[in-house]
Amino acid sequence: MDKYSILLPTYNERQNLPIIVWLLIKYLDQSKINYEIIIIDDGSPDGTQDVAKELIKIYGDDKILLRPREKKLGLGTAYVHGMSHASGNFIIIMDADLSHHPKFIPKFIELQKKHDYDIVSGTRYKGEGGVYGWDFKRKLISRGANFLSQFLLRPNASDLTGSFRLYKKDVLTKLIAACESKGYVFQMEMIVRARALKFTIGEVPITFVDRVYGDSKMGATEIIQFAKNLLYFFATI
Ligand SMILES: Nc1nc2c(ncn2[C@@H]2O[C@H](COP(=O)(O)OP(=O)(O)O[C@H]3O[C@H](CO)[C@@H](O)[C@H](O)[C@@H]3O)[C@@H](O)[C@H]2O)c(=O)[nH]1
Ligand SMILES: [Mg+2]
Repeated sequence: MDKYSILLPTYNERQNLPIIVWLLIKYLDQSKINYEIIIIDDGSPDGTQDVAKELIKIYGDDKILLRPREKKLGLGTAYVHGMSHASGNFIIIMDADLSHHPKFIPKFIELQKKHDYDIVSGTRYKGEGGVYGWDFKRKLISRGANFLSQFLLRPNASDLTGSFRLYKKDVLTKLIAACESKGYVFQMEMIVRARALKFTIGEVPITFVDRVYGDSKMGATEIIQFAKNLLYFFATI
């Protein structure tokens, strides 16, 4: 039977964690999906790990696993760390701040099964997909980053910087081995490497809703890193 390991990277998400976990359980149980939720917390000072421990007490350690690290080491490496503890043959990656709604997961799974895709990527930039709650500046950064990457790299996916995705585990293992970046730019590199390695990608339009609680961890450093990597991939892949 297929098993889906859901990786939830967290940094200061104490308010969002109980809600996202509750929603995941609700939608996945409803669809009779076999899953585990892996929380990868990077030593959040707000007590996210204490909340995770409470959730494990409530829902059980067969459903929720906490695989923490001592300090903030970046989003890309958090996925790698989480995956090393995953027992599923499929991996689902999503944000923990309620920007990614678990209701889309059954659609990802259905599409993957129908075409045996290696990857299913949520997209904000196709069909019914969209972004809600971002200010103009943030929309411009995301659109700009996507437009530039589409233009330079010609990937076979419409949302290069999004991070709501499903992977076959062996595919993700190969992609991780091929990827070099550590921060947010990891999302883009995965899709670029996927094309080079000839993995197939399906897309599900998603609505991305900006967080209500807490702050985004994306800063100028991440944006500069993205631009540098974009040019690097353009020149080398
Ligand atoms: N463990 C860990 N988790 C992290 C780290 N940095 C961020 N996270 C977690 O990663 C998720 C996304 O972080 P946000 O700070 O909420 O990102 P965002 O600004 O909303 O960015 C979103 O859009 C980007 C552009 O489309 C995406 O690249 C990004 O993945 C995310 O979907 C959240 O669950 C957050 O707690 C880190 O260093 N370590
Ligand atoms: Mg967010």
